[in-house]
Amino acid sequence: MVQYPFITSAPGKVILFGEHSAVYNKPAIAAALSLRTYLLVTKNSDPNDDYIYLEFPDIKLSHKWKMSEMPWELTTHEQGRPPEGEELNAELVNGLTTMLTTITSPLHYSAAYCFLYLFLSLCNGEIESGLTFTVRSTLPIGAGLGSSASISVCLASALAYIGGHIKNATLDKSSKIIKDSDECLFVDAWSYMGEKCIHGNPSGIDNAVATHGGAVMFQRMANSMPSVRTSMRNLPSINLLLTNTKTPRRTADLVSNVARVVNDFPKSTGCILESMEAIAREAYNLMLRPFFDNDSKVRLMELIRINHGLLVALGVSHPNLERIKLYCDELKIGETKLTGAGGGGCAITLLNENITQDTYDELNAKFEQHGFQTFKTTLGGKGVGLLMNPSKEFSEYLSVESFVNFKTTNEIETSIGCSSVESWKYW
Ligand SMILES: Nc1ncnc2c1ncn2[C@@H]1O[C@H](COP(=O)(O)OP(=O)(O)OP(=O)(O)O)[C@@H](O)[C@H]1O
Ligand SMILES: C[C@@](O)(CCO)CC(=O)[O-]
Ligand SMILES: [Mg+2]
Repeated sequence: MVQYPFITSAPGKVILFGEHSAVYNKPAIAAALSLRTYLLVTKNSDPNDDYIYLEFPDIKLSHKWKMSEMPWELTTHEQGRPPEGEELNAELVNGLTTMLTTITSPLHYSAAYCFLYLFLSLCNGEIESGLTFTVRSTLPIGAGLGSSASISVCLASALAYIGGHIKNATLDKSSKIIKDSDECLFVDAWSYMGEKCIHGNPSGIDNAVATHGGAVMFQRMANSMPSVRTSMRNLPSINLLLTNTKTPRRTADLVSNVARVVNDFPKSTGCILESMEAIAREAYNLMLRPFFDNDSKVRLMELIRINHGLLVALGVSHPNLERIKLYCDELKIGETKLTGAGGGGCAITLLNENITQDTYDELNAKFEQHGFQTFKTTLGGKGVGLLMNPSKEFSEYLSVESFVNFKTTNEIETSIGCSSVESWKYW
């Protein structure tokens, strides 16, 4: 019996090498961020309430559907893990269109579609109605830091839990071990389906990192073979500056633009994708060297520069991303590349040693002129987690109202006690 309320949480990610080429079955390297998404699931006390509710205030979406009007007949409800590479269930996709007709903004549509697809796939008509799903995130949305994957993982884990497909999470932070649990593999596979709803043709790297946490080398395989995910432990402590252009874009659009270029220029772009593969492999070897010395760092910086150039060639940069790169180059701050799908969103800069405070101030002044925002975050955080029965101190904040009304991202985390290690459990 599921006890309400509960919260699931999953991290964003930063791709260090291999975005876009990952979609073409090339290896890529990514790490979980300390910025996270939180999904609160509450149940209202009215037993006759026939609705389920979505409250996604970060994107200003508030919606409800009647449970009794959902196309339950389109799902089998003996759903295990979907086989690798499986496409979305075409009948369900079609059946959901009528439930989404009143949602016209693409931002809202993809989030609601992801929710409904996972809800109907993982729960059945017998589950309690009157549930509200409220999402808040400390991640910038549509900025290349995996916000879509983190909501997909939050939804897949919560719905798999409600649907009885995964059991209660039990491991605490220190005992979360290296081996993948069945629960995590289940959540990884279904959040991939959620990512498909949001952006069509994901490689699976973002949801893999959001589920398992840490840092990985990831490669999707051809012909529906399972993707390969190698955990990278003992990452060298590299000093990254993360800058958000705040230029909005959708991963779905960028991935489909690259698909067009790859289709129109197969030979020329084939070489670009192969170079990206070589870069990811060389970076992997450098980062896992037992002694990551200055020479290794210099080589890694060059790989960052080359990788960015190749992404520019695929057409996924943006004048604002180039501005960040230009300022960092002029001030000799370090090497910069876009991260995630590009077209706006964020850039990462691997910083040189010994940069003076004056130089940082100068850089920040330039960034401010354009409204760019820099982030301090750590790499390699925890994957998907569950918070139930929080201590009294925090439980008063587990209501839809307080979740919706949190003003700052800091307020979200301090109010629900997410830094209180004992409260969170991991699968
Ligand atoms: N906090 C949130 N609340 C509701 N929906 C969200 C939230 N965060 C992300 N989304 C959904 O994810 C979509 C953004 O996903 P998109 O893949 O375009 O960007 P991203 O995941 O932030 O960047 P990238 O894929 O490059 O890492 C939004 O349009 C919305 O549908
Ligand atoms: C652009 C892309 O490579 C990364 C988006 O974070 C798409 C994907 O791998 O799913
Ligand atoms: Mg995304």
